[in-house]
Amino acid sequence: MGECCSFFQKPEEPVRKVTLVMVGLDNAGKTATAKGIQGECPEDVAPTVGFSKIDLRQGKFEVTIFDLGGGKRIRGIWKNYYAESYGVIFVVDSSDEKRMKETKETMTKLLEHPRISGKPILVLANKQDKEGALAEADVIECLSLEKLVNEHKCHCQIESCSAVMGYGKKIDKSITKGLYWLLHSIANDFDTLHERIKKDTTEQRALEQQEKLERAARVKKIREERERKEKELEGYAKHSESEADAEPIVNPFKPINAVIKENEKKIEKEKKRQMMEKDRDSIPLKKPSTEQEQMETQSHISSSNQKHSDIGLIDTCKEALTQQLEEKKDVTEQQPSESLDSGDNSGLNRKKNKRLRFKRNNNMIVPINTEESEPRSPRTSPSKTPVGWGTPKITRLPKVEPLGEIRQNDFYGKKPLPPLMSQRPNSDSRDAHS
Ligand SMILES: Nc1nc2c(ncn2[C@@H]2O[C@H](COP(=O)(O)OP(=O)(O)OP(=O)(O)O)[C@@H](O)[C@H]2O)c(=O)[nH]1
Ligand SMILES: [Mg+2]
Repeated sequence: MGECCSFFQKPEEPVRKVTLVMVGLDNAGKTATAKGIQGECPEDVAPTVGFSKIDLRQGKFEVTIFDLGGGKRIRGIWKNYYAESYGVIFVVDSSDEKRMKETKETMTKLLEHPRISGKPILVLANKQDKEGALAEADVIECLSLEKLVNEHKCHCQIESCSAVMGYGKKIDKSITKGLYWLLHSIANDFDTLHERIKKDTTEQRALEQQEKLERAARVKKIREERERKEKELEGYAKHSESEADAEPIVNPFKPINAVIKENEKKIEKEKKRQMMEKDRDSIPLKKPSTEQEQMETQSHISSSNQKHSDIGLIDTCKEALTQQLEEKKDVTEQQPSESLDSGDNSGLNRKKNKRLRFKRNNNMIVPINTEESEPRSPRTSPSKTPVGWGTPKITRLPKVEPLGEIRQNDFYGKKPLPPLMSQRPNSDSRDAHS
C-alpha cells in the first residue's frame, strides 16, 4: 500500500537533483560525516586532497555532496563549486577552541561570496563526543553566526553532532535532522535557487571557457616563440655548417707520439750544440811549442773547463793558493839560516835544490845570486794542486841538476877548463864542489 502511495506520489513530485558542498577546516570531520551519511564506517579516514563526491537519494532529492579538502592550500578550489551548489554544509570541530577564530574567518569569507550569499547553510558542531567540546550556543557565539548569516541573508541551522557515533541507520540523528532541514529549505525556495544556479553555472562555464581560451592562447604564443627560436637556431646551424665546409678547421691537437718525437729531436739538437761548443773550447788555437807552454795550455784548458763548471770554486782555490804562497814565502825567508845551521843532509838537499849561476872572472868560476834561487824548504810539504786550478808556476821551476863536467863543458862551449887552483878562491862556498 505504501509502495502504491509512493508510486502515485512520484509523478506529482518531480525528482530534484540537488548539489551540496561540504566545507570547513581540515580535521573538522567532513569526510567522516559524509561516510556516515552514505552508510560507511566513518573511522580510518584520511585527509582529503582535492575533493571526494558522494551520491545519495533522500526522498524526492537526488543529492550530490562534494566533500572538499579543508587544508589551507586546498581552500582555494572551494569557489569553483559555489555556482552549482544549492546549499552548504559547514562542519566545525567543536573540541578545537583554538581554531575558532580561523573557523570564523573562513566562514565569513564563504558567506560573503556572491555565489553563496543568500543560500541555505547547515552548521554541524561536530565532535560533541569529545570532552570539553563547545556547546551549540558557544559555537554560535564564537563564530558570531547570527550576525554573519543576517548580513549575508542566509538561512541557517546549527546542529551539535558526532560523526563517529555511528553510520547508516545508526548515524547521529542530529546529522540526519540537519540534512532534512537543508533539503527542505532548498525545496522551499527551489525555483529561485534553481534559476540562480542555472545563471551562475552558465556564467561560471563561460568564465571557465574564457580562461581556457586565454590559457590556450598563452600556450600557443609560447609554442610559436619556441618554434621561432628553434628556426633561428636551425638557420644559424646551417650557416655555421656552410662556413665550416668552406674553411676546414685545423685541428689544434696533435698526437702525443708526434709531440714526444718533436721534443726528443729538440733535445738531441741542443745536446749536439753543447758538445760542439765544448769541443771548440777544448781545441787549442796553436800547438804549444814548449813543455812550459803545454803545461800552461793544459792549465788554461783545465781552468777554462772548470770555469764552465764552477766559477765559485775558482774563487775558493784562489784564496787557498794565495794562502799557500804566503806560507811558502814565510818559510823561504827562514830557510837560509836554518840550512846553514843544519847538518850535512840538509846541506846536500840544499845543494840538490839550489839553482846556481856562475860567471867567469879571470879564469875563475864565481857563483852569483845563490840566495835568490834558494829552493823551498824541504820541510814544507808540496802544495796540493787545487782541483780545477792550473798548476802554479812555483811548482814548475826548472829542474836543478848537479853541476858536472858535461854541463861545465856546455857552459864553456867545449873549451877546456882552466886548471884548478890549490886554494879555492871562494872556499866558503862549498857548494861549488858538489
Ligand atoms: N572523536 C571524534 N573524532 C572525529 C569525529 N569526526 C571525525 N573525527 C576524527 O577526526 C579526524 C578527521 O576527520 P576527517 O573526516 O578526515 O576530517 P576532514 O574535515 O575531512 O579533514 P580534511 O579532509 O583534511 O579537510 C579523523 O581521525 C576522524 O576519525 C567526531 O565526531 N568525534
Ligand atoms: Mg576530508
